[in-house]
Amino acid sequence: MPSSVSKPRTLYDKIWDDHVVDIQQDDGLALIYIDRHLVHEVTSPQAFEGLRNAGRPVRRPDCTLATLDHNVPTHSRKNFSSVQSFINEPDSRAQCIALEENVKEFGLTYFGMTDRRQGIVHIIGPEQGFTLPGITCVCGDSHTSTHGAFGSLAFGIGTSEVEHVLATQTLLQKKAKNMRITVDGELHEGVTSKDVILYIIGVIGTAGGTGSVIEYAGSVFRGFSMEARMSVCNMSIEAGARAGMIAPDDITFNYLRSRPLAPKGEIWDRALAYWKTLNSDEGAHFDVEINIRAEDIIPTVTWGTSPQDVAPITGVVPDPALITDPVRRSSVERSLTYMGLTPNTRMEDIVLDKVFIGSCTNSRIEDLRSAAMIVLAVGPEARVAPNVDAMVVPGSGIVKQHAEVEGLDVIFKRAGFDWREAGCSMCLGMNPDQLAPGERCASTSNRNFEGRQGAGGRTHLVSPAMAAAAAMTGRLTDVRKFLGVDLSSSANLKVASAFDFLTDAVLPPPKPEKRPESEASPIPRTLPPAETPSGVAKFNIVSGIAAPLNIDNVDTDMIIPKQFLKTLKRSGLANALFYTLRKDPHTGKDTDFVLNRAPYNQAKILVCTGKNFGCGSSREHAPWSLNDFGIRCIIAPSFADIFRNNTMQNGMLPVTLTDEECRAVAEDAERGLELEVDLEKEQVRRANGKPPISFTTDPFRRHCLLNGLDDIALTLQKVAAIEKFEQQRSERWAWLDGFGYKGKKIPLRNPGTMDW
Ligand SMILES: CC(C)[C@H](C(=O)O)[C@@H](O)C(=O)O
Ligand code: SF4
Repeated sequence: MPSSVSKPRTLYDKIWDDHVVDIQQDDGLALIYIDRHLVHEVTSPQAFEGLRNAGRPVRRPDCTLATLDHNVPTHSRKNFSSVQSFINEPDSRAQCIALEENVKEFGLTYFGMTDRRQGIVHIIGPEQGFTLPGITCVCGDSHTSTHGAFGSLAFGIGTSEVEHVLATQTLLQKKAKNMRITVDGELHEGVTSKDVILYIIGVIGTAGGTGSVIEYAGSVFRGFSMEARMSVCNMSIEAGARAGMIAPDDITFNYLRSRPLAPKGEIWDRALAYWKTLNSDEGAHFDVEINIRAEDIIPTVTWGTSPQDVAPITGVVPDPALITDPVRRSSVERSLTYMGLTPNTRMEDIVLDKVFIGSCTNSRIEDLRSAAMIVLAVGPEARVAPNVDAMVVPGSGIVKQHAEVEGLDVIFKRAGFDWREAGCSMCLGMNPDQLAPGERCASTSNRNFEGRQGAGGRTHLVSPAMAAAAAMTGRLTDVRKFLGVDLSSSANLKVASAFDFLTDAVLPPPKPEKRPESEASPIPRTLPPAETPSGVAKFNIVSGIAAPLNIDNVDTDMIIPKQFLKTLKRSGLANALFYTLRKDPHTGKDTDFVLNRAPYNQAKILVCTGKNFGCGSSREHAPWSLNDFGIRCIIAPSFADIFRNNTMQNGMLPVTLTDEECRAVAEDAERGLELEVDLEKEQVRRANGKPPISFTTDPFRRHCLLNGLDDIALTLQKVAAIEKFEQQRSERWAWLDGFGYKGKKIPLRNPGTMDW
């Protein structure tokens, strides 16, 4: 528990201080308590397997909530009888069934496919009031940053850390830097939260937030609804940040009041009093400050294959010939080739094949309303352009039901949109909703990486209103053309309150403030011995061939595409590594990508001269596939935070060198010279008597890697401190104990059918 701290603190500092269970090391590595853990089918099977193998229970089932989202097909569930028969694709089916079995075995609350609360993890947490201000919230998913909109510290983790949280309800974390992005002024009409965050990423770049927690401040965010704030915080990960957050205020409290899992009665009042202290103090120190004028932002779209590749809708596709930095120029050239775009083409002249409205960024009720408004504004008889297939995928069963009561589904369907069931859908295409090679899509999702929505598919990120405008015209379109139409008298538009859908039938029965001992959540009291054998490989010296790579922002979708995430194992992924770069999409044969060529097909080290290696998704499958290929060490000028963590969890070493050093080492690699990386001495040794290059690593992590120590076993040695923290937490923050998460199912409206 924190001692009274007098110096001004940021919102992040306050939440951090309130969650430190134990300071592990002098270097600031701390064991922090995790209040809320969201679980989905893709990143959890190996974690549950790990628990099972070690005989460990889930420490806090009452603080854990699971659902299916990535793999679920989004066609009608009218004929649904079981996951087994509903999901055709065998690997997707296996992953969903694995989660169903795991939640049963470990006693977790679960929103399955017959539960209308099912949906994308980042939609359902806030919707149910599972997400609260001041909490720490994690999920094996990079867009966990979404939940920071409530003034919480929410971030994505890899599968090893999922296992760590399931087993211990804590995580080992180093405090990040404080960064504040302030947007003040008045937004122009037609500019939405999505345009604001795309614009911000355009300004700071996809590595701009690396190592930081961003607090969004200023009049623009204060004026945003919770839905709009969530869209902003959601994409903090695309800005490279560990997390994004917005201080809670009346808009937050009004959103939460009466949500099924939010505190009630006297506990609500106590929670509220605490939540009101959650803001950055006057004079608090921010390591980085960015100020943006709201008036500078106009509807924004992406043209390339990184979320930082943005342009105003009134702009043109950039011309690489005008770029002086060679790495940047080659990455723009590469993007334009992939995207099939010619420099200087007007953004509004880009013709589309598909429009996708959905994803954890933009599939909430407000997003659907804003898209439907544009459809209506185009004209009552207007239809989706003939060259376009458009689909709307609500973020949860509850969003879907809400939208249907408001008649939004009718607006969409009448105009020719496909109206679907909840899930991640074409954001990532782990289910059947995918782009065909060469297809171009305006998408309200968050990532435009190569192959993200389907191999060879081309993605332009846009707001929901811009997506609707694009669907109606068949090309990227400035939505402001359709503004100013008076829709107030439209009989089709009625606004219902979200609370109509979170009725008493959903609410758990009121609980006493302190549960009798017999009812307490099943926190295991017998824990395995701390000397449980470690499964982590030791890292000491690695020497051998190093493969050079000259790409900026190597994202984890590029390292391992989504079709390989459907595994229940951590191994067998060597062939999946850089799959789209290594295999010709037409012939299926090996390309001349560096890892296909001798001697680099034997590489033990990867040297990347581009920055921000491993950005994007939290998939631990990325280091697993590198490891399986034989690569134990990656050298780069900078790494994305989650990827760096994930490598070390697997006995691998990320080494950060300067740009110049990376280029020098890459030149050695290009000449086929071997390298030696020595963790003990913290040196990269080069052939031909060239002087070694020194690097630094976090002392604790270095110690663990050198000795092959398992984080979970180490943390379980701190069980007394964890128990003490939990006791104080129950007294001070009674609402965090998660009473009411015991899996009370919502009665279906028509229990005989599954069509919600
Ligand atoms: C599957 C999961 C690991 C991944 C993520 O972390 O983001 C996914 O949600 C994505 O959007 O790519
Ligand atoms: S980014 Fe897409 S795939 Fe990832 S959680 Fe959000 S909706 Fe799902």
